[in-house]
Amino acid sequence: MKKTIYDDIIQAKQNGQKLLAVLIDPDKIDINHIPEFFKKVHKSIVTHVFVGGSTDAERKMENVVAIIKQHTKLPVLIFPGSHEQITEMADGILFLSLLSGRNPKYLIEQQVQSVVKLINTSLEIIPTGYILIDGGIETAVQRVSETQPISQKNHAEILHTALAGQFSGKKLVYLEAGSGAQKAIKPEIIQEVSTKLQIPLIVGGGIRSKNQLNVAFNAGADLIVIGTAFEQNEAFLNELKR
Ligand SMILES: CC(C)=CCC/C(C)=C/CC/C(C)=C/CC/C(C)=C/COP(=O)(O)OP(=O)(O)O
Ligand SMILES: O=P(O)(O)OC[C@@H](O)CO
Ligand SMILES: [Mg+2]
Repeated sequence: MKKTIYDDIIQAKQNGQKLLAVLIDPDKIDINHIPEFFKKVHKSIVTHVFVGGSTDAERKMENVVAIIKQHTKLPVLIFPGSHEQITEMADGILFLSLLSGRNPKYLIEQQVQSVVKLINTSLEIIPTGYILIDGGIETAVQRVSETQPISQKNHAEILHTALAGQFSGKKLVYLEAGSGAQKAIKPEIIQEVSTKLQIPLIVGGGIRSKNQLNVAFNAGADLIVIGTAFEQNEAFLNELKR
């Protein structure tokens, strides 16, 4: 049977190999710049491409994914802010459920609405428990989903939410401080969750330096997501050379 993107994530975890995703926001990327950008990506330690936004105001998602696919062999996963962002041009989708919130729209309604599209695609669907944690500023996810993040002080709530995700059958847990967060997720939280969780742990939000990246990896993150830092300073990719 063909190896899946998820199989590779599991294997990397078993081998202690750390993974890094670049997040491309369709609202912000300049399509003409994609070829140059990916030349830099390919010289770096980036292993995955996530595409998605809390909004896709100009409905650029499908076009952006199609162009990215022409310029990279890295796995491209949709990181959807809504079911409207689903396109079969990608390789797979993080099938998110916003477990930190209590808004049924983001717990199950968006997922139901996405089925018409998903049923006719060969996208690899990866059930993902998505947990929004306070990153110091009000984030787009908070606004769009009309939910509150969990405080970084509330370790038990974070851990229990992550484990409830695993027990419900999620294949990944994503601890999210929010795009452009002032405070990234504390290493103590990453450590506590990663030691008790059996499935791979994704961490993102507010990671802007090589040092922060290493701190999060050493604390137990299996895959880290960086968006804003690359948007604001592409030279950061050069610091992350393979
Ligand atoms: C279709 C399926 C299965 C799920 C989509 C619906 C769900 C549950 C979404 C989770 C909540 C949400 C709104 C997530 C957004 C995730 C995302 C792409 C964040 C990146 O945010 P940016 O667009 O970079 O934020 P800025 O606008 O601040 O740049
Ligand atoms: O943009 P940044 O702060 O890197 O966050 C990445 C991702 O976790 C946001 O959904
Ligand atoms: Mg963004």
